This record gives sequence, C-alpha cells and structure tokens, in this order.
Amino acid sequence: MGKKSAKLFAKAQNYIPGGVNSPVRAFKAVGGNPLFIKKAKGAYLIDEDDNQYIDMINSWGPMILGHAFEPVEKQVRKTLKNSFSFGAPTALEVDMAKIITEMVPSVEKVRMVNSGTEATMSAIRVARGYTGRDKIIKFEGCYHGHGDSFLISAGSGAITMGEPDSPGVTKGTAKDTLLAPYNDLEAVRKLVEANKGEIAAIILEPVVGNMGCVLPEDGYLQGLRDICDQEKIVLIFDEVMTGFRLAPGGAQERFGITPDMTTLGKIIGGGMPVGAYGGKAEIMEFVSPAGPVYQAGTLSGNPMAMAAGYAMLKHIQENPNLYKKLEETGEEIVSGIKDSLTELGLVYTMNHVGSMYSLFFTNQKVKDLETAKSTNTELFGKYFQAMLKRGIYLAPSQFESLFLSTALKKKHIKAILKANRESLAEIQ
Ligand SMILES: Cc1ncc(COP(=O)(O)O)c(C=O)c1O
Ligand SMILES: N[C@H](C=O)CCC(=O)O
Repeated sequence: MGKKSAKLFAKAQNYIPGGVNSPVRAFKAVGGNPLFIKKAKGAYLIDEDDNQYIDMINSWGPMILGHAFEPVEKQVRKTLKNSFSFGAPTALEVDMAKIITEMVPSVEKVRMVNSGTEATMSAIRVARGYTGRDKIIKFEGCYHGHGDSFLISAGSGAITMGEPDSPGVTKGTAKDTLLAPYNDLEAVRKLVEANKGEIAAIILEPVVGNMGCVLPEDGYLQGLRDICDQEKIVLIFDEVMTGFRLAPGGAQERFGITPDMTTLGKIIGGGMPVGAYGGKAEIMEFVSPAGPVYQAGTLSGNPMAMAAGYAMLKHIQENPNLYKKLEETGEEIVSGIKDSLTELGLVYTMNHVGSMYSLFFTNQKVKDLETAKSTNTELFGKYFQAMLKRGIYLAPSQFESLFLSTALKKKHIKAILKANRESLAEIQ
C-alpha cells in the first residue's frame, strides 16, 4: 500500500469505526490496509498514491458501464443546476418509475428509496401488511442489507467479519426470520409445513453474490415460485445485485421466473445512493399513502440520484446488445482463468453467470453457504494480494462476487488473465 493510503487509514481510524464506512472495505479478510481511492475512469481506479488498478468490483456492482460514464455524468451535471433536493415530486422520478416498470417483468408499481437496505426492509413490511402474517424465510448466506430481520446467517461482510448473527438484533425480531440452506427446496417445504399460514414472504437473491457467486440449481426458482403460489406467500427476489446486470430485466428475466415483489439498488442509482422496491400493483397499493403500510424518506427520489439512475437505465434500455458484450467478457475471463487452473494442475471451483463470477479455493461444488465455507480463505487472501500487486482490484473477501463492466477491453482482459496466471502460480 502506498504512503498516502496508509496515512489516511491511520487518520480515519481516529474518527470512523474501523476506519471505514462499510466493514468489508477494511481488507480485514485479506490482510493489509485498504486503498483510498481518489478517482476512477472507465475500467480504472486510481488511489491517493496515484497507483492505477483495473477494477473488478465496480463499486460493488453499480458501475456496469464503467466509471464516470459520460451520458450519466452529463445528465447529473445538467440536473444539479436546478439544485439538489426539493422534498417534493419531480418529473424525473416519474420517468424513473416508468422505465423500471418497463424493464423489470414483475414490477407494475415501484417506490424509490435510498439504499438496497431500505428496499428490502420496506418490501418485507409490505409483504407482512399484505398477507397479515409475521414470518419470513431467508436463506443462509444471503445478504439483504443490514435491516435487523436480515442479520441472521447473513452473507457478505457479515460472514467475512465472522458475525453472521449480529448482536443488537432482538430475539423477538430474530424469531420471525426462518432459515433454510440455499438450493434446498425440501428444507423450504418443511419450514412452510411447520409454519402453515404464518409465512408472509420468502426472500432470496435469485443468483447469490453475497457468499461469493452462487447460482440457483435447475428448477430451484420455479420450485420456490410453486410453493409461494400454493401457500399464498409473497415471493421476493432481491435483485439489488442482479437487477439490470444479468439481463435488462435482471435475474427474473434471465431465468424466466416472475416474483411477486422485487428489490433493486446499485445499478438503478448509476453510482448514487438509491434503492427501490416494487411488484404487483395489488401488493404495492398497500404502501402509504395509497394504503396503510407506512414507508417514507426525506431524500427518496432525490433528483441527483434519479438523474444518474435514469441516464443509466435509458442507456441500457436503448443498447440491449451491451449484455452480449458483457457475456463475452465474462466468458473470456472465466475460461482464461480455468485454462490457467488446468495448466497449473489446480482443482478449484469457478462459479459464473454473465458478468458475475467467483473463484473459490475448494474442490467442492459451491451451491450453498456450507460449501462456500469450504473455501480456503487464507489462500484467497494471498490471491487477492498477488492480484493487487499486479494492478488488479478484486473484492477484498472470498464471500463476494466480482462484477465486470463494459469498460473492459481486450487489453484489460489480457492483463487480468496474465495477472491471474502469475498470481495462482505464485501462491501455491
Ligand atoms: C442482494 C443485496 N441486497 C441488499 C443489499 C443492501 O444494499 P445497500 O448496501 O445499498 O444497503 C445488498 C448490498 O449491500 C445486496 O447485495
Ligand atoms: N456485498 C455488499 C453489497 O453488495 C458489499 C458492499 C458493502 O457492504 O459495503
């Protein structure tokens, strides 16, 4: 790490818990100290010491078109001339809601919030209000933000820091969150049977990014859809990561399964702090002031955030072939890494879909939290550092997915694959 980043991290620890504003940024799981980033453009991050890195996380997903994408920047500049926030309805937020309903199959009506956390917290409240039931089912290792109901066997930074069940969540709250292993339909059937008529919602990441990248097995999403239909349970896809990433209409479009409700974030903000939840009009009509379930926000629908997000979605809607490029980039990187593994005689597990992937340092098939945890996290730390030394910025935890962007060109892919081969060889 460069001198300026080191100095800033030391200073930050005096004022910010752990020196960071979100735990996984602290590099605790991979050793070393975090880089402090001063700017980013296209495929690159530039730190305070002027080192340049090819970015494989893209702000944890939002920057799917690369950093400082011009049409988005232009729209934000234009909008900020009219001031930053009004706390009143705007034309922009109507455009935003319209484009989301056009693009995401399950969403007939949508409410904008400020983060993915707010979106999931609000979605389960609405599902509870709509069904008159209290319990929800979530899956071990899935992460839905830091709402109390979800910090139970939570993925992402919570597993990374070894705190999947956060202190501070009351027993009263925790008892209404039922847990099942991901990709295990039988476990869900048993929970539903044992809690008949009491489950308001099943919430999941339709492709998990928060225990590393884990894909739904064939028939799994359809199986959950069927259970929800039979038992009148609200099926919620948390597409904060996968929305507009795995297809213009997210994982639900890619896998052809329509949930009752969807939560969104990341890409819909174009890099600004935004979330949204939406779904069938019949359910969304329960949201205040149309209905009785209360949810509000001083900065919800903020013009800056709407400008960035709308410019991003409009570009995606008008250029659907960008997904072909993302698929090709993902395929080329993943198959190149697999070739290196074969050449080096290494048997590790690669999970991949579109522009999301994770390399797990285990020879087990990774399909749920238990198998994800079979990975060698120490080896992952060495791999992370070896890649960083070669100018490639990965997610600083094994329990995160990587997110590719359209800014990656041939030269970047070549550099990524070269660094991968050298790093894998170095750390054995
Ligand atoms: C699937 C998923 N849901 C919800 C969230 C929470 O979003 P935010 O960090 O914007 O609160 C995240 C990421 O943090 C996520 O990956
Ligand atoms: N996995 C998290 C969200 O996607 C990582 C971002 C964070 O918690 O800081």
